[in-house]
Amino acid sequence: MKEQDQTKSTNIKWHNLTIDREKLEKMRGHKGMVIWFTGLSGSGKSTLANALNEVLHLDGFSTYVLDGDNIRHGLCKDLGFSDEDREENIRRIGEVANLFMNAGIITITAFVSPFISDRDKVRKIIGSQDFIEVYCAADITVCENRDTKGLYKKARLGEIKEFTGISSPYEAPHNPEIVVDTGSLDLNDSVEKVINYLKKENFLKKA
Ligand SMILES: Nc1ncnc2c1ncn2[C@@H]1O[C@H](COP(=O)(O)OS(=O)(=O)O)[C@@H](OP(=O)(O)O)[C@H]1O
Ligand SMILES: Nc1ncnc2c1ncn2[C@@H]1O[C@H](COP(=O)(O)OP(=O)(O)O)[C@@H](O)[C@H]1O
Repeated sequence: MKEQDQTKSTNIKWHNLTIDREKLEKMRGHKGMVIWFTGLSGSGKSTLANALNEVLHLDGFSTYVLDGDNIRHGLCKDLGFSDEDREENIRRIGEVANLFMNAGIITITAFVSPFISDRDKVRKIIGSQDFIEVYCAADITVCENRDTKGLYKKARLGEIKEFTGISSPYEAPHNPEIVVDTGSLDLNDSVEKVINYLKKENFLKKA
């Protein structure tokens, strides 16, 4: 299936655009990048992504959030939660995030993205220098106690199959750029931790 897909692109030629990433970043006054949140369902990815987005937006940065539940309503509505479908989901998001970054946008993503190999593939697409992996490190007990959408309860009852952390694996990152202990830190401190990293590493330098 994969090989066939690759063969389909053989007669396609890349077009270089005159309004390129460099020009778009100059217009926006800052670098494009991808801030990739990963973690269990309920670990705080969406909440933190949204709060970070607000702070950066109010500070004049061009930002956009790609969020798991939303993307699965459209671009990835044909995909389920088997390992293969999750791999394809993350591959598509990685490509979309790359396009947003090339438009000079600070692209914030919030996907469970449970597999190290899939996240590493996205890191390759984006380029390690522009890819900031943020591990929302709330453990399963905290997430299950929160159960914000009632999904853990359903998963325990066997009503949802292949649920991350219960009946499908989650592989925590070995060496993420940022670990946020979203199980014990409050939201403001979590946002601050991410912002401090971005500032320290010069990602938020305005041109
Ligand atoms: N089986 C199973 N496992 C995990 N999550 C499930 C499942 N079924 C539905 N949901 C809901 O879908 C959201 C996860 O979608 P993602 O696209 O982020 O998943 S993945 O990255 O492809 O693994 C996830 O969103 P978050 O709770 O925000 O993480 C859930 O609300
Ligand atoms: N430090 C924190 N960062 C993010 N969310 C937090 C934090 N502390 C508590 N929460 C709460 O945890 C829940 C996380 O839900 P959500 O953001 O939907 O997680 P996810 O997107 O990973 O499924 C929210 O109810 C949020 O208010």
